[in-house]
Amino acid sequence: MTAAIIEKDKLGGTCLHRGCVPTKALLHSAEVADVAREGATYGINSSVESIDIVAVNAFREKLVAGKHKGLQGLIKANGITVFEGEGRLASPNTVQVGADTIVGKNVVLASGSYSRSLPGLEIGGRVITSEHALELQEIPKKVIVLGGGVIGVEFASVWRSFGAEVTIVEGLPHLVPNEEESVSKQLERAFRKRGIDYKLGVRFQGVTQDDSSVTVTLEDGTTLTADYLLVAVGRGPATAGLGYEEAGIEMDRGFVLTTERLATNVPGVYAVGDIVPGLQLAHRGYQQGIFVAEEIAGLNPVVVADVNIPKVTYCDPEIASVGLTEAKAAEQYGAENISSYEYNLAGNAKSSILGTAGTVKAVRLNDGPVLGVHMIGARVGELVGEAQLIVNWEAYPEDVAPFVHGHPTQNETIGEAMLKLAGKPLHAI
Ligand SMILES: NC(=O)c1ccc[n+]([C@@H]2O[C@H](COP(=O)([O-])OP(=O)(O)OC[C@H]3O[C@@H](n4cnc5c(N)ncnc54)[C@H](O)[C@@H]3O)[C@@H](O)[C@H]2O)c1
Repeated sequence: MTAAIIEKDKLGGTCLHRGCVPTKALLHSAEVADVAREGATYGINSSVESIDIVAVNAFREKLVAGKHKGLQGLIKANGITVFEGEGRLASPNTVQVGADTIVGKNVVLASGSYSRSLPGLEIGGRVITSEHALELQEIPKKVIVLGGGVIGVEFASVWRSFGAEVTIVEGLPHLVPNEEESVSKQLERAFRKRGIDYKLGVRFQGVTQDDSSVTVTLEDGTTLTADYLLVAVGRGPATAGLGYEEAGIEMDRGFVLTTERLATNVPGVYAVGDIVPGLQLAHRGYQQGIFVAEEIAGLNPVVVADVNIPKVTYCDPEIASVGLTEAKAAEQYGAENISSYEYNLAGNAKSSILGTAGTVKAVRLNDGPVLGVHMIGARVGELVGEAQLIVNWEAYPEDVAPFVHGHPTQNETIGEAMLKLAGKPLHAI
């Protein structure tokens, strides 16, 4: 097929330029600071003299620039035409970009998302979003993070590693409230230990700011003062003013409604990524892109449900999960029909070497497949690959239990959970 991309900013979008990639670079700088600080534990005489935020930013920018160059090269080498400018859907099969009118047999809407705020909470000055937070030329001494979701805990983690005093305000009773409850509780304990403060179950009421500080009032009457307020209360679909409604596309609060096969109600028009209700994750967007390309090519691809898409939150300690939480599994199948096992990383040699606490919890349907895996601890994001194969292949613990895991690796913890759920506990009672 012949393909064209219309892009008003830079190829790679939020993930490459303002999201996943630069924030993970920042988190890696934070990890290096922590490793230097904890050197003595491993017999290394090291300490953190200072954090050079200019150099931290330079590392991140260079990394992003390299990936951007690679991506541009791939697009070119694969014969994809790029139109620079803001596209507008002029009719179901026509996109207008400045003076260019591009006609396609199919159009795929992939306009992404933006950091949203709350009514009455204006972004500007010392009230910032994740995009501004990435670009800060200083390390705040004190910062308030509004929202204890993914972005909130990742930035809280970075700033704490860089020496800031951090307070997270989360309206729901737990940090990362969409994760397994035991994972949220462990994160709260770990953050408390790291000196990250948080206020749970309390909502934001108002904010004032001057040249040097910002003061936040919460609904319980608490006031907090800091150098910056990071607003991390979710992302909204970037669909306004792009002609979607005018072209007759069915929308709901700015999101584009699609079938399970990502088709909109307008024939030939598909939507992928953050503008489609559900998980707002880059890798979900990639998978949806592949799906739609195959669908248009008539290859009848298999739908991947959101629940089977892995999630990784790169705070310290890291969180990774795929599939149903125990509560969701009980709701869906009845509590009496499911079993779970939580293996403590304290029993794993590699976890002890890495100096991490945490758990790997697996949930199964009795006499049935593994429904979910939920992990917290250093580098558990690297374990979610195996977990997602188990869940997506609907493997039974009995199928996985005989497979051998390299030793000593943290992967063994997944093996331990499978052995236990298969009724053959190894390093467990
Ligand atoms: N590592 C990753 O995969 C990654 C990293 C960054 C962002 N993202 C994605 O980007 C999207 C946006 O991230 P996010 O962290 O902004 O959203 P989120 O939905 O993960 O978290 C927002 C949090 O703000 C809380 N909140 C909302 N209104 C509030 C109020 N008035 N007072 C107090 N708390 C309030 C919510 O309860 C929620 O916990 C998410 O879908 C996330 O998955 C993913």
